[in-house]
Amino acid sequence: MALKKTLTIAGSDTSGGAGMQADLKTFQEHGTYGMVALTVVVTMDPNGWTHNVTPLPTELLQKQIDTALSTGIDAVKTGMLSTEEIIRIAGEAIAKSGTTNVVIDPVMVCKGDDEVLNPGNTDAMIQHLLPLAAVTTPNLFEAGQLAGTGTPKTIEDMKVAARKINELGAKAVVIKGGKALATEKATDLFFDGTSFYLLESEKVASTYNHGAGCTFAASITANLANGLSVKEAVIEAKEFVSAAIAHGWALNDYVGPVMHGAKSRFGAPQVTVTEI
Ligand SMILES: Nc1ncnc2c1ncn2[C@@H]1O[C@H](COP(=O)(O)OP(=O)(O)O)[C@@H](O)[C@H]1O
Ligand SMILES: Cc1ncc(COP(=O)(O)O)c(C=O)c1O
Ligand SMILES: [Mg+2]
Repeated sequence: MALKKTLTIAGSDTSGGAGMQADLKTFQEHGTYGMVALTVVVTMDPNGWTHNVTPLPTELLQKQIDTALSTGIDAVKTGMLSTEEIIRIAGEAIAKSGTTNVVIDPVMVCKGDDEVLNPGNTDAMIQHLLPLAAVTTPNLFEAGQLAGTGTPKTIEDMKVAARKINELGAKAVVIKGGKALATEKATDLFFDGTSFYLLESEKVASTYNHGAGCTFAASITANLANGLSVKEAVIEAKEFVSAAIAHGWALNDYVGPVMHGAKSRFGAPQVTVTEI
């Protein structure tokens, strides 16, 4: 039986909760066949868990992309890209892939680490990636950087940022309010270019949400490959990640990854969708 083929162009989170590890686990849970073009390797200092990002040679990235694209892919996602050159190469790969099922997760920081990877990356993402996106999934900080508005603090701010990001070329935008937004629920704003929707689930009081953003974007990617509409793909992804966060766990003293397989094992929390 042939499976839908999903490719992630992303970094390796050696601790296994985020990055391409999250993407592959999530692709598998959605019944798609996952492939990886690896951009960087993230390692952690065992004493204190400070992140260290090591890019791979770009010729090696290009060879991986050529390998994956030669199979014909049904959807592609980007994650941590880390340099302007890698962002450009990812953009060229997506344009060449022939698929319009493109999810851009504009990763700029790792949770728990406040270093923005490289400020020039924002402009490179705007130039090379947003115009190709069927959906982009910034968190509040990333949305503020892309839109040039500063970090949104209210739903109204999020609407302004989402419209700007749509004008930059992304057909649909999900801004993840997550835990950071001062709302009772975990609230994301979805803009399809015409209408705005709030996606809400119970806010989980745990800090074990490492990899939530990657898992959310990878779910959307697999759902698009499986033929769902963008709106259906985003709603299922919200259910999938809500379950994963509800069952997050402590890997060690420093990090709590989400449980990528939670939805199929335990079911998903209720997600409400409201047009606003
Ligand atoms: N504590 C939480 N409880 C429930 N949902 C959450 C929580 N934290 C994040 N989410 C949800 O997880 C998804 C990923 O968001 P977030 O963790 O903010 O992204 P990122 O990891 O990119 O910063 C979003 O749908 C967000 O609303
Ligand atoms: C390789 C890699 N990609 C992406 C991320 C972003 O993870 P999140 O899903 O928590 O936003 C991280 C964070 O550690 C990472 O190491
Ligand atoms: Mg993220």
